[in-house]
Amino acid sequence: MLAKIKDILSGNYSDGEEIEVGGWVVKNRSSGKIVFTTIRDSTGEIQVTTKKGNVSDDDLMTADSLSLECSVRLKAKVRTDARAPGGKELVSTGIELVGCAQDYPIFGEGHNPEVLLDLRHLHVRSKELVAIMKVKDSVLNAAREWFRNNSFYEVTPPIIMSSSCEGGSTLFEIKYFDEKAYLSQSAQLYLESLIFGLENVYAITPSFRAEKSRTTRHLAEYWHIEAEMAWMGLYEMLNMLEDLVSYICNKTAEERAEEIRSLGSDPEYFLNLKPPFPRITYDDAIRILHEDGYRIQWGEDFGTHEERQLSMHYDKPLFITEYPLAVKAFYMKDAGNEKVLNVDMIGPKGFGEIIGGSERETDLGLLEGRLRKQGEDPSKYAWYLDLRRYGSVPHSGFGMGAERLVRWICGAEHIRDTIPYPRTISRLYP
Ligand SMILES: NC(=O)C[C@H]([NH3+])C(=O)NS(=O)(=O)OC[C@H]1O[C@@H](n2cnc3c(N)ncnc32)[C@H](O)[C@@H]1O
Ligand SMILES: [Mg+2]
Repeated sequence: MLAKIKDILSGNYSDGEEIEVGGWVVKNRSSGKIVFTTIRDSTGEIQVTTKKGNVSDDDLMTADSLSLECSVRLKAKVRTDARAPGGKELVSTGIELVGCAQDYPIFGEGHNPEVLLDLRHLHVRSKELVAIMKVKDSVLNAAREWFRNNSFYEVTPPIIMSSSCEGGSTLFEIKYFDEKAYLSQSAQLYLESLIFGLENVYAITPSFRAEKSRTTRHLAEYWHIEAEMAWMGLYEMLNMLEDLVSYICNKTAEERAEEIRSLGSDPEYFLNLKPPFPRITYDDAIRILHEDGYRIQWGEDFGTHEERQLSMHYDKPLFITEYPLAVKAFYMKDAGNEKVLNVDMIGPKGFGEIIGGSERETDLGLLEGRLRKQGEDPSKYAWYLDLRRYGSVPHSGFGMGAERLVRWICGAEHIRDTIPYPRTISRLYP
């Protein structure tokens, strides 16, 4: 059984104890009779010293020949040494080159981002992307934990759709046998159908948006944490969202403080994030933007700049509610005064929209009218409209972009670094 580097650094092995470790070479420096190698595994890095006399001449030659990203398996004795990174080093007693890595193409700093994206299949093993993926692992686990602790059922809605949920402009069309179909923009409409049996449901699925915009927060394929709750109104959902987001942030910061700090973000902030979050209406937001010198007209949706400006007024995620009906999706409940009962949750410091949600329109006539007004054919939504015909109940739901949340927690510049293989308008390979 291979010892993990984190366990060695944590003192789980006593000095002089011989262990076996597998890992990859981070750096190698040789002076002929002694070789200093830093290796990593998925849990950390440690220095290995290979000395003439401690190992066979062949093994000393092997150690001397190691280069970046060679995979090795070694026997070694643990040694406490305050000068070694992490306070421990391994004194090698035998070393095997498992996989060479001749001329590994990613070395040093300052690589062109597009080159790193072309080499994404190798770059995913980098310290930065590994740290972000560990944070994402904790985010997804914490989300599932919260849902399970709060009596939600995880469900598996379809990804192949016969109609849009978020408008036709961002649909990916696919050939489905002899028919036209689309990749899911959101599982919402199917989650709504599932609340009549399970009441509270959630799904974590890939959503697809044919976004033509090149921004730091849009992907063409992203992971979508969505939930739907029977009997719940919008403002009760805000209370629930505060609890969910705080839980995810607290648990992730607890588990991944080291990774979050290594990325330049502040784990303490996320460890201490607690409700309540600030809440303003769309009308309040327009007023704030006008006071800040923005000339946005009532009725316009908020873009990146407006969201950034609004978020600068708060140090917690900001709920903005009751947007104009005309700029929002057909399924959002009419609030009167040309507004809908929706919410966007905006991350602080310009991280933008992280959650979109609403109470759902349950009036059949209104819903059909909204579909028509948005150029949709209600007959393609006949199944969805049946949900309003048979035992309808007030209900609300939301969608949270997992990558948007991870980008905020990690302080990542570009959303593409929060997913192993980003898909955007200009990136399909590898
Ligand atoms: N169940 C629901 O009520 C969800 C609803 N049907 C929906 O899809 N809303 S949303 O379009 O605002 O998208 C929801 C979230 O999905 C994220 N999102 C939305 N679009 C993207 C893109 N292109 N890339 C990355 N993340 C994206 C972002 O965090 C949004 O707040
Ligand atoms: Mg949205």
